[in-house]
Amino acid sequence: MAKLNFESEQDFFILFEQLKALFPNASLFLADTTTQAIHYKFNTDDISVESMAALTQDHHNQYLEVNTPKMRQRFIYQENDIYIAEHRIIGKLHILQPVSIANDIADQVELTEQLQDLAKVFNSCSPEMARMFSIIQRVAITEFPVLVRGESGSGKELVAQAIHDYSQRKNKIFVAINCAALNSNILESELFGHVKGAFTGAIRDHKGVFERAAGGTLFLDEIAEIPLELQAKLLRVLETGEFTPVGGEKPIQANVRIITATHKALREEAKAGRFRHDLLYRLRVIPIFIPPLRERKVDIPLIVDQILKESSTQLDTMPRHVNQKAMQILLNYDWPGNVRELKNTLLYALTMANGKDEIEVEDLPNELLNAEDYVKLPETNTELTPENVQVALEKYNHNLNMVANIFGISRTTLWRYRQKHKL
Ligand SMILES: Nc1ncnc2c1ncn2[C@@H]1O[C@H](COP(=O)(O)OP(=O)(O)OP(=O)(O)O)[C@@H](O)[C@H]1O
Repeated sequence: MAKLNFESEQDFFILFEQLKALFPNASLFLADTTTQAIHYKFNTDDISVESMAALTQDHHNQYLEVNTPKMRQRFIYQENDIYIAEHRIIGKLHILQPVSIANDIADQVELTEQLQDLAKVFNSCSPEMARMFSIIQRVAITEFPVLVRGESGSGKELVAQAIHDYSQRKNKIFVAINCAALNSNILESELFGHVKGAFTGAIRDHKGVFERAAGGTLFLDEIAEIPLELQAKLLRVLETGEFTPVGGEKPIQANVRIITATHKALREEAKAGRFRHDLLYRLRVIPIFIPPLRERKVDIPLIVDQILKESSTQLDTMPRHVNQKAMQILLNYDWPGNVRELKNTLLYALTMANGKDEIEVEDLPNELLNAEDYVKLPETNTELTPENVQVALEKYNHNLNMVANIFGISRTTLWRYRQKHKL
């Protein structure tokens, strides 16, 4: 988990408030590593000091069971190293998300090793993703066609690879092809292969992905982009279990597990006549939806940590951490390009911050700093009343900079005001 450095206790408080808004059902607390004192806490009434102490031992970003006379509860557990320079506090911020809060998830999610592994692969602690992992786990062992839907860069290929890795075909090949990247003729050859002389330039036999992936998994990305005439051919393969290379005569037995993906709503595409209904029903036996990154912002620190770890092995001089202010911007941003955009942003920031200890705000690309969400401040000088402050806190997701601006006061004044009125 990312180590977070704060200049002042108040800066830590800002992040703590944001986390409270992001994890309203979770228990959060900051435990001092030296004294074991608990500095900040939220929703911790049911957790005893003993179980808190137990938690500080060796659990890292995984599921955790707390069994005490007072409570019996499963959590998705996450910890962050914290350093607050002002009072030299070194501690760990613990986040425990009760799994049974979302009853449907608790029913579905069996806390098996596999699910924990998936949470690691996807650097995730969010309940939205836990639901998806449970589907991946159950569907992997079947041979059903899976249709993965998610915005661009949200990890569709990663999901397809995970399904393959947990399937009985895991020791065989995984072949991915992007249907949007190729024109119709080339795509047909790439899918089904061609024989020598099938068309001008076909100087030798060429094996398509259906043949190359034999025994394994075939991932067809951007399936909505496949032209209608090829959709008919693909449907035939699914119906007959056979395909014929372009220009060939002898059909070949297909032995692949098919996973498809798209960022489009295929039903809408089918309604608009751009995608065959019969093919849709064949491919969409099990639909899997990947939540966009902006709907699971709690995963951002974990993904950041993973990307920084991967990159630090490339160059020793690269920072290993993101400072608190920069992390706040990463948490505020909406990530239209999802994890891919986050990855590119960090690679940019790592380059800009090369030689420094940590990534700072100035190392982030302009799009993030100029993002409307962050700089667009609402009208100032609203009357300062506890009710108005409460409304503003909720409206602006506990972004204290934003709320302080609305009332034309400093963050420190806002902090004192909230303490005084218990907001
Ligand atoms: N949860 C995650 N943790 C770490 N890296 C991730 C995660 N999800 C995706 N990535 C990385 O983000 C990048 C984009 O992921 P991927 O190619 O799977 O997305 P996609 O949805 O298939 O994209 P496209 O819509 O362009 O096909 C890859 O480099 C992938 O490794």
